[in-house]
Amino acid sequence: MTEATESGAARPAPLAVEIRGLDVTRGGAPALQDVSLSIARGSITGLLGPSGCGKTTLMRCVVGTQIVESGTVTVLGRPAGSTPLRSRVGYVTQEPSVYLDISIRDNVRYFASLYGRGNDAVAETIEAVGLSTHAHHAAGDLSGGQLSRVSLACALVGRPEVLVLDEPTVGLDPVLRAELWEHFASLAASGTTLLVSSHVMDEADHCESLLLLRKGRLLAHVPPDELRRRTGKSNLEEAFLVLIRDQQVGVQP
Ligand SMILES: Nc1ncnc2c1ncn2[C@@H]1O[C@H](COP(=O)(O)OP(=O)(O)OP(=O)(O)O)[C@@H](O)[C@H]1O
Repeated sequence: MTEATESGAARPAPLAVEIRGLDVTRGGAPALQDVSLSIARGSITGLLGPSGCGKTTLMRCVVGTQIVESGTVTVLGRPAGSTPLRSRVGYVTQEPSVYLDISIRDNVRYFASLYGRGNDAVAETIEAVGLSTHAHHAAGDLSGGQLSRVSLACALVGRPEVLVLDEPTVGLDPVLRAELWEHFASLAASGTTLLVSSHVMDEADHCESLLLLRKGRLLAHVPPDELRRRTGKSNLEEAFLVLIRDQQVGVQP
């Protein structure tokens, strides 16, 4: 969707994601309840909360693969999951989805071809996920952490405008994690919007803002420093616990 400027020219909507009054039921129980939030373009937003709190469900709503009970989910000005968004929104699930019988390079090449990207993009992306020296290895011979990175590369190579990542750094060593976060920061600086879930708080400082979920409800949408200020805790894990205790109501940053 576009909005008209004073001169009448169209310009892109400034929000990457806008969610209003979202309710989702899974397995007969509420998985998300009355969630409303907005995410600016070119930002990194962390999605945090205990196991089962609804992080993956919220990401599925943004990607458009989740049946929604009520509410609206708008991505880049269009209803989540609509056809024009397919090449503009990338999603990396917790389960790596790659072809095990072909090489890393061929996996990434395949996805690059779907998005009209060339060999330069393939090589750059494999480099970005730290797998250049393994590029010719069959995906089936890789470790779990390496496989996750191939999956990530397959999503990155399409250069989506919105990138939704479900726990992308699980099982990675600290050096690789730091490198990946640097890469995410450079993607955000070039205008990509990232929504990244984690159930560990030590990665939250890489994010400009945090969505803190608990039992399907959004407890807060705040920058890390605001969370510290609000709770009086410098450690983000402790700050989240204070927030849970106080059950403060979510406020937009
Ligand atoms: N396939 C499913 N069928 C039924 N209920 C489901 C299904 N997947 C998730 N749920 C339920 O939906 C709720 C939210 O789950 P979700 O996977 O979104 O949590 P999460 O925060 O991503 O958890 P984790 O950190 O463990 O991945 C949970 O109560 C879960 O039991």
